[in-house]
Amino acid sequence: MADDRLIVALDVSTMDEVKAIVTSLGDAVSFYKVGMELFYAEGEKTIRYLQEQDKHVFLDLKLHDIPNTVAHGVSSLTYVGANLITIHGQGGPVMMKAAVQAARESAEKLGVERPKLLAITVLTSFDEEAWTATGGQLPISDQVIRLAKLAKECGMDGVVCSALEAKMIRQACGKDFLIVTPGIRPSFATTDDQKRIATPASALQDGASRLVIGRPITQAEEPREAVRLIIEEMESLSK
Ligand SMILES: O=c1ccn([C@@H]2O[C@H](COP(=O)(O)O)[C@@H](O)[C@H]2O)c(=O)[nH]1
Repeated sequence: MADDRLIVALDVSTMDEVKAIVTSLGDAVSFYKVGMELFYAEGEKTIRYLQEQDKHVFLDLKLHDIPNTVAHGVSSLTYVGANLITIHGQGGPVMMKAAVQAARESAEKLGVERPKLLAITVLTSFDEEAWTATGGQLPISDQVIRLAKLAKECGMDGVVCSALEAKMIRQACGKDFLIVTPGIRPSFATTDDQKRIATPASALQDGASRLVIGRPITQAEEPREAVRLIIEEMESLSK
């Protein structure tokens, strides 16, 4: 029933809300994203709860600091047991390599599976105008591909980017590189702060490995029906 290429973003702040969403989506969803709103409010117990429900966990805290601090942060998060963790690619090669080494060493020490590390490239809420306003010198797509190649060289498992950049990253970084794409907007969704958006079908067609979708599901009148429509669109491609 579930398609584990779909990750539902739990952008809520209480365990009660988490339980209501996870219960209502039931076996239709097997992968959830915990971000800063939920993790800062409820901490580790969110991950434990999802694991008890046999769900995979994408812990999207977007670490961005000096290499030593990020490496220690990654070690602590390895203990928490998420399947995917994000750090900012803008943190640079020394920071990304330190994160990869920290994840490997802590997982070995704990005897657990190493979490996969994803580099955030350029947030999907950026368009060219906002990007230039922050001092971005290259067009967004050039910056994204540059960070994706750098992330790969540093031993990162993949990137988070817009689906609009998925095709060129798949070509440049190969079939095993994880491409996780938020900013997915099915045809029934309304517009919001996401700028570089794509539909579920086009994201997969262009090579995305997993799609992160929050509000179009969690704020839908009927979240389970929204998931059904999204999975139908995703799976129509393989038929
Ligand atoms: O570039 C990025 C990186 C992360 N996100 C996260 O994905 C979800 C998207 O939720 P929607 O409600 O579907 O917009 C959200 O948790 C973001 O923190 C992103 O959107 N873009």
